[in-house]
Amino acid sequence: MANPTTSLPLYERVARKNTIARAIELSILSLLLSLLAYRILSFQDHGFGWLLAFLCESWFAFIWVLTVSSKWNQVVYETYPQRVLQRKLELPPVDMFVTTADPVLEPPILTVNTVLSLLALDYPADKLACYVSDDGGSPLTFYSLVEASKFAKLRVPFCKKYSIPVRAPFRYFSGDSMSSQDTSPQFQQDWKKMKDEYEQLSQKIEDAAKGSIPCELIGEFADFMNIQRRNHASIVKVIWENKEAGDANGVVPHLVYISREKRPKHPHHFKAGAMNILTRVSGVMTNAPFMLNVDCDMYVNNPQIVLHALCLLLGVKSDKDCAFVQFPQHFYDGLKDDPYGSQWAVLHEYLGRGLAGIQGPFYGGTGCFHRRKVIYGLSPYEYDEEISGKLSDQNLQKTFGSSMEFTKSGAQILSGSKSTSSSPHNLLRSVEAANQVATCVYEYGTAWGREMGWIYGSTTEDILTGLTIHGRGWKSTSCTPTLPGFLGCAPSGGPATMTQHKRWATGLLEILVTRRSPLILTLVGKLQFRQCLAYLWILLWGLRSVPELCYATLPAYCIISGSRFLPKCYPEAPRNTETVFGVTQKEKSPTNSSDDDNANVGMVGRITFNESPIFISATMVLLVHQTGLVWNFKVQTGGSRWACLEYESGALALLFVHLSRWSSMVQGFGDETRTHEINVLLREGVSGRDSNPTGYAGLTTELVLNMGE
Ligand SMILES: O=c1ccn([C@@H]2O[C@H](COP(=O)(O)OP(=O)(O)O[C@H]3O[C@H](CO)[C@@H](O)[C@H](O)[C@H]3O)[C@@H](O)[C@H]2O)c(=O)[nH]1
Ligand SMILES: [Mn+2]
Repeated sequence: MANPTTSLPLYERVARKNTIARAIELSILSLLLSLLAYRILSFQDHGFGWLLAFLCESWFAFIWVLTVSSKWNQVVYETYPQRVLQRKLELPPVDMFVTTADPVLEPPILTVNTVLSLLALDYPADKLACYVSDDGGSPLTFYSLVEASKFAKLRVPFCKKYSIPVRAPFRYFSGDSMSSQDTSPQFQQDWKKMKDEYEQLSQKIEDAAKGSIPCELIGEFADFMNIQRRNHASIVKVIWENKEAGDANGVVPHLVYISREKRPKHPHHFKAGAMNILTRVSGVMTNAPFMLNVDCDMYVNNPQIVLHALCLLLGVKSDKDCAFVQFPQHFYDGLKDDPYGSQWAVLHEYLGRGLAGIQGPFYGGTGCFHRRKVIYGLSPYEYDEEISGKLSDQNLQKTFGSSMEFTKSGAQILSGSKSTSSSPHNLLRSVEAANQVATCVYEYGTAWGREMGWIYGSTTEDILTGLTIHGRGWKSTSCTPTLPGFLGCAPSGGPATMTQHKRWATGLLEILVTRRSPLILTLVGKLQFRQCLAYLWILLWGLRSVPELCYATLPAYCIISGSRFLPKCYPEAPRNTETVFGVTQKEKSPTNSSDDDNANVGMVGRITFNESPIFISATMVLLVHQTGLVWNFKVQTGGSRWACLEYESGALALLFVHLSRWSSMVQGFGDETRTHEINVLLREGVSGRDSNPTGYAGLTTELVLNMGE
């Protein structure tokens, strides 16, 4: 009789009820459409402002259609990791990749923590191998990893023995980790030792960064002598090779360092290039059928992630339903209220689940498990004969490149056969082959970056690679365990956010105009129509700024030109209060006492910015608005609109504050290294009806700006 626990499903696909959300979304859509219809019907009475408003609103309606379609079917996957273990199947090996590019912008201690969290996963250590790609070619990064591997031999057994919940030491020791766990004297002693050891490790890395350690570029470091970051031969170092089979507590997975060859005349394709080298080097060394990749700043937060991912990768009826498993990107230490929107909370909550209900989530570049055969360009509809056609030596060399070791490992993956060489592997023996596949000429004349691996041609290689996979007809799944799988670090200032957004905006646009545009892949490939709409939603993200900027300038334009772009909803000058929205008297009027004042002042947020031209457009809109307000003020003070005056004089004061601040800022224009800060305080007060003859504005809002450097 079958064991009932082994026949339980590894995951469940749960559709979420969203009837109310759908009703609201459709009502918004119908309001947008009726606004457009109204504009068309009343065109002849209006001028340019009306036309511009119509164009912008048509765009907004189009984007809304994309949004509604993308969110329509909400799905989540529940995964049951314990059932994978109950099935007692032979667990598959997993290769884990970490990319780092710059030892200054990405301090090695971060990379070290990410690597340590990977080495200590709840998964048989002899099935794991960790590969770090260093595009900085930095001896400091290499040194840090060598030291980290020594520390890992203490850390990994400690984590497994006590089932430590947080496996990245910097997070573990920053919290109240001792008291929340075991209270036994043995644990406390081990904990203290571990903390000491971690502090020593951090200290060593810090000293090395200052150049004060004996890191003389001899022995293992000799390869780093006289190298230039953008001009050096490939360096592949097996930092730690695990020779033990099984998952005894002391076993630590392999750790390999790779700095690919870089030459000034050869394009290196940024992260996509690095990922392809990681794929090949791991191919000649351990050749696992599944690959996990993370950015250097994304540590593992849930030690069971591999089991969670396997629930989907092994649990689906057919491989084509799950080309990759994407964990959503969550971040640690985010700013309060997320002023730059870099936590993507809404995106995960709605769009992520919606995508899961179509062809699957986008590939997000980090926190993702791929099937190696999908990365090798296989399509889900290929028959065995077609695959065996691909396996001829000639074809393999044309696509995989000239390394014999690598084409052999590639053929193994394509044909789905198990590795013939019994583990443990001999990594050192593969170093030569690894160096060969890490050169910059290796890819010439092959399918890398086009049909295979991470796809070149966009700085958002993640979306492009995922799109190519979906375009072949594969589906993907998202994995959202209650304890988030990974936590990363999001930019915490305006300038860094802008750099990131600029890269995304251009990268996404690049995809739209290539031959891999979603429209083309829907017509000639196997991209589903609604998945195509979802891709358009994200690829058009940067372009949205144009209509949004236009729309934001419209009110000021209309004031200055004496026209209007919104239907009138109140009489020209209020003659009686009947048709006016009467604001209800608030409970309590502010008094002059300072206590009460404080009660009404709330910190709205802190915004940081610098003199980069990227901030000009928004600043311009602000200034145009204020000019418009002053204009209006001038025109209207002739009349008797006292209620408006109250508001406008506030705005005028604001304008002066701004002008003086901006002008002092502009003096240092071009100096992008200075970061300024605005503290926006919102002070709300209530103006009594007596002083407000029109009943026009019951609420005065005042912005207090504080700027400093
Ligand atoms: O030439 C390069 C450039 C970058 N990287 C690595 O790529 C990763 C992402 O770079 P980062 O500067 O942190 O970019 P983010 O905007 O934070 O990354 C998001 O956006 C990228 C696409 O633009 C995706 O690749 C990432 O996975 C996704 O987290 C980091 O590990 C880098 O070390 C390289 O390895 N080589
Ligand atoms: Mn990042």
